[in-house]
Amino acid sequence: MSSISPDHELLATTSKHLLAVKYFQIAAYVMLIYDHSCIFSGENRFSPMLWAAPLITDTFIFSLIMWQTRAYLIRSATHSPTLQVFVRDGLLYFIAISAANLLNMLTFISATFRSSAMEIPPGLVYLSKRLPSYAILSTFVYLALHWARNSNVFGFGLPSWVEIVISILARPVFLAWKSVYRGYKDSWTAATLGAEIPPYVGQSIYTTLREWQRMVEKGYPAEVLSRWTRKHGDVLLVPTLSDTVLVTDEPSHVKAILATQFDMFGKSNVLCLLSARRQRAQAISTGHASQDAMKSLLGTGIFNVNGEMWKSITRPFFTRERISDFEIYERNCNISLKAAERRLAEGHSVDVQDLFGRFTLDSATEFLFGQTVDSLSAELPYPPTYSHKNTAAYHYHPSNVFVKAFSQGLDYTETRIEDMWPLFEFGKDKIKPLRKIMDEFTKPMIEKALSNREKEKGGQSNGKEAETVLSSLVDHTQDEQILKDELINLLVAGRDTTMSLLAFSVYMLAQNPSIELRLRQEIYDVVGPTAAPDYSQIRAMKYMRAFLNEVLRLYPPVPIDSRMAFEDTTFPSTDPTKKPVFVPKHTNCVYSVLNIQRRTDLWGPDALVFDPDRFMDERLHKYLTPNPYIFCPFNAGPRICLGQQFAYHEASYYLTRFLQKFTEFTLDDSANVAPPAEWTHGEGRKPLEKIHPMVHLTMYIKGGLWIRMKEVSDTSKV
Ligand code: HEM
Repeated sequence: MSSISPDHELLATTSKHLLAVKYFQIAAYVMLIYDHSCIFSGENRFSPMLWAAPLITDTFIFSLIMWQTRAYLIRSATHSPTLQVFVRDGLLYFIAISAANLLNMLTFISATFRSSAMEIPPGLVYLSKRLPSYAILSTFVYLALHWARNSNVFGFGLPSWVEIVISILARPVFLAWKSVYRGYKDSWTAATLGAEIPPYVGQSIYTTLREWQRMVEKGYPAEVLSRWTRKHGDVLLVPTLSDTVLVTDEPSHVKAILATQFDMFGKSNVLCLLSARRQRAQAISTGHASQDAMKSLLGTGIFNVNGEMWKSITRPFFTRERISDFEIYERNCNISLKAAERRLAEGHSVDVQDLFGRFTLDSATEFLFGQTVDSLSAELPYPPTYSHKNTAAYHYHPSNVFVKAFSQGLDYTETRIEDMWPLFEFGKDKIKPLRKIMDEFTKPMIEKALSNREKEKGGQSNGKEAETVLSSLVDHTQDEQILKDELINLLVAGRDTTMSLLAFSVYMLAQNPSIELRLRQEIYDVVGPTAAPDYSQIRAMKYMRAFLNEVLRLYPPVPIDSRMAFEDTTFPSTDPTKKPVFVPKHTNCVYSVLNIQRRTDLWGPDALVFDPDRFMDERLHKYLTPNPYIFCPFNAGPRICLGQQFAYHEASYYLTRFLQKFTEFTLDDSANVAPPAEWTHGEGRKPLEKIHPMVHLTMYIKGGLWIRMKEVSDTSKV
């Protein structure tokens, strides 16, 4: 009979203790799940993975401990293992249990934050989502290696430290294998579809990220994309930290994305080009933008998600009758032109980009929400050298505070690298406070709309046609968060885009006085020198439309866009001797209308020259008519810009009134931000620029567009 060794006794006791600890822990889990299920109920959209993952992980570890303890007990009875081995392995268990409990703790802290309406630190959410997938795999691998050692499967045992290193590396190795496997799978699928995989950009991910970052900070809009396509052809693949992005400069691909294969593509994040995780595609496609880098700013508004719901609510407000009501423009035009007049009388130049932003903001809020935010009542800014003259009334006007917060939010969004941004903003999402400021701005509008609904309909939809987009929205939902998100998105759509169009229009006028004269001549001929234009007159001004199109061609307000492929698909090849281009499922496809609209092979050798006549003479029939997708400033297909006609009317109306009032536009070089010196030797339109065009969600002029101009004194002459 073999006597029980001290080791054996110790192991048996420890095993009992471990079991007791585990029962206690299981009980704690039951409470935790109950607790969380309360928190998750109601409005809460918390991921169940957050609590399920540590539970699963711990179950693994629990099994490991049980199994391992049993193995020790058996071995101790036969081979009497040393206490040293037990202590060493016990230490490993301790580490594993600590990791599991860390997850547990993260979960608990997250839930506590959630239940107390405090902001959950984004880094915590990120870790609680990512760590389980690391921990589960590592635990599994460790368990398998340990079992192999104890069962002597390979005839030799790996040292413990090797087992640990292999377990830690399990996830990165798995990801690398997955990427290789995906490459093979894509090649195979491409072959079965009779297609070929586009070339790769052929540079390190670090270089790609650095190039993109440099462009965002001080480069020319979309230049990185054109550099890549010039080097590798119209379509190429660009690996990023988390996935591979497809970049195309080919109109037939844009046509496929936006129209012919519309159902196969969905919204993706245009700004965060380099955060195109495949997994996120599903989340975005179902309308939940998840922990998307753009979500902090735009939420789940119409720009950020898929789904027809918001479109069906918004579309009825863009009928011909509604967008032909020019009363709103006339009122806001008068106020803005007077403000410019006063500032010019003081002897200063005017930042017309800012002025147009106020005009478009007030017009859009009146049109869309039935309430003006009166941003034109705030003072205009003084040029940078006279900024001390800007009063508190200027700095603290709610509309200025809103615009400043929004611009800063867009700047921050651009600096977010991949979907790892929560790690760099661990404790605090730096966009959230800005979004709060923006929400303060939209809050009174929402409250008013909700109270009107209560008053008029007693909280019920009375079947009467809603008068504004906002009243229609509150008929559909009273969820304040959704309403806030939609309002912010619509303000971006309504303000920034048309502001950009007007600002670049005046930038072009300042450099092309003959075009200014021709435009004014048309205005005088069709509308007269002082009258306000009506709908038919605006439609009759053909040169005005050609002028706006030419501005939209060279300076499209939305210069880069993207869509995510929901299925494996193909793009047609531009070379008939070549196979179609393979687009793997969940690939983010990025295209730049700015680059396409400046291509000399598509628009002729003078493509870089500003010349509105190209939309009126034989060049129109030669280039655009047979290939309409070479000009897509408003996108195309079922998700074409809803405000396209609204924007044409608004810009035509404003320019008519502006040119009736002012002339002799010159750039105030002392106030404008000059383009970088190296642009004089650059490519494309870089050497022609007198200002610095930049892009966040939309294109804008860095530092504003400071213009000197004179009032038209003799209206009998053009
Ligand atoms: C020059 C002015 C404008 C330009 C260049 C422009 C451009 C665009 C583009 C490119 C998109 C597609 C974005 C995407 O899906 O990725 C879009 C969408 C949209 N735009 Fe515009 N836009 C302009 C003015 C306006 C105005 C003034 C309004 C409203 C008053 C407006 C309302 C919308 C809406 C609601 C959508 C979303 C449509 C949808 O996703 O189904 N836009 N716009």
